[in-house]
Amino acid sequence: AVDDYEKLLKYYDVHETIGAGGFAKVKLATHIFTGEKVALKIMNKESHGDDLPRVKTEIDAMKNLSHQNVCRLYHFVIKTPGKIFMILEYCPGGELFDYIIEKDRLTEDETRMFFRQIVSAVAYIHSQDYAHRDLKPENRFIDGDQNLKLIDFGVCAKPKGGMDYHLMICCGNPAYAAPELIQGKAYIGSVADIWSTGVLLYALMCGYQPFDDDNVMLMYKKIMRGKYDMPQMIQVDPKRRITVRHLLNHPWLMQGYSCPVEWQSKIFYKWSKGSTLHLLSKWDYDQTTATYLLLLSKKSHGKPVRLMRSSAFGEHPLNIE
Ligand SMILES: Cn1cc(Br)cc1C(=O)Nc1[nH]nc2c1CN(C(=O)N[C@H](CN1CCCC1)c1ccccc1)C21CC1
Repeated sequence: AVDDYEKLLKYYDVHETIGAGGFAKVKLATHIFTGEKVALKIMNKESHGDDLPRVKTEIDAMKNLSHQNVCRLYHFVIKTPGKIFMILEYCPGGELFDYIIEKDRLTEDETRMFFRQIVSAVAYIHSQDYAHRDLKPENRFIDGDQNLKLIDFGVCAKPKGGMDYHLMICCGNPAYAAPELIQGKAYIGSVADIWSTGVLLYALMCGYQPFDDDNVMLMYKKIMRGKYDMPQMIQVDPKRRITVRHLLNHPWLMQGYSCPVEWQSKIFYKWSKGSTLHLLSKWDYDQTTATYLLLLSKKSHGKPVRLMRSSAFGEHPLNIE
């Protein structure tokens, strides 16, 4: 494990821990060649044990997803016996949850600005045949330009039979889980994602969750009761629940905006999206991929596209054509 960590340190300067979860932690790091800040997610394989498929799910999903509101994977190393390292996009704005708590509640306009980005990310991952299945405020981070980034694809599903395929595994946070999911019924991942997104909107607007109770069974009763004036998103009957397509141009989301929610990826718009995205999933997400994607990110933020040749006397930008 040490030698791979050593190898990683050749490319990244690792700084303080910015997040600690069950079997993983996230550290702030700097990509030496580009000088860009990144998030280093370190997962312990031993304690992960049966959860290894979850890591594989997360890495496979993130290799195929490239969108302005989805956290970017730059590089991953699985080879080490004990640890798995993922280099991900750094979001300096922190968790959306913390942002809401600190502001107590958001204005309707601010909620709409964030919610359009949330719907954009959900519409995009569904268009790629992925269902996230654990949508909640803790999984949204704010980047340097007030853009929301969706993270944690560890329990997402890309059903072989396509998006209409019924799933069975019950996962995610109960407070955001759709009725059909907590009833243990066969459910459609994307439809359940819409429910969670509706609960998220409620939390954004009201500053608290619609179905909260320390006693989970009471919370389930509230979820099943379905007595609230919320429109079509937290609709108990999955067949009558609004689809993400109809959300894109919903009147409330259009208020103050002239256009429906743009959900296509803007990351590689200049090239033919198909070939690039196809290419992306073929890359081996090593140091070369990380350097390329981080230079692309620098360019898209209008920063000079330079490699830092770090030498004994500090960093000297290498101008590359
Ligand atoms: C906390 N914080 C404060 C500021 Br300012 C920036 C951050 C921050 O963590 N930014 C950040 N940038 N990129 C990332 C993060 C956090 N982050 C994460 O992946 N964070 C998740 C947060 N999960 C949500 C529910 C349970 C844990 C995480 C997963 C495992 C262990 C620790 C943290 C990534 C890598 C994608």
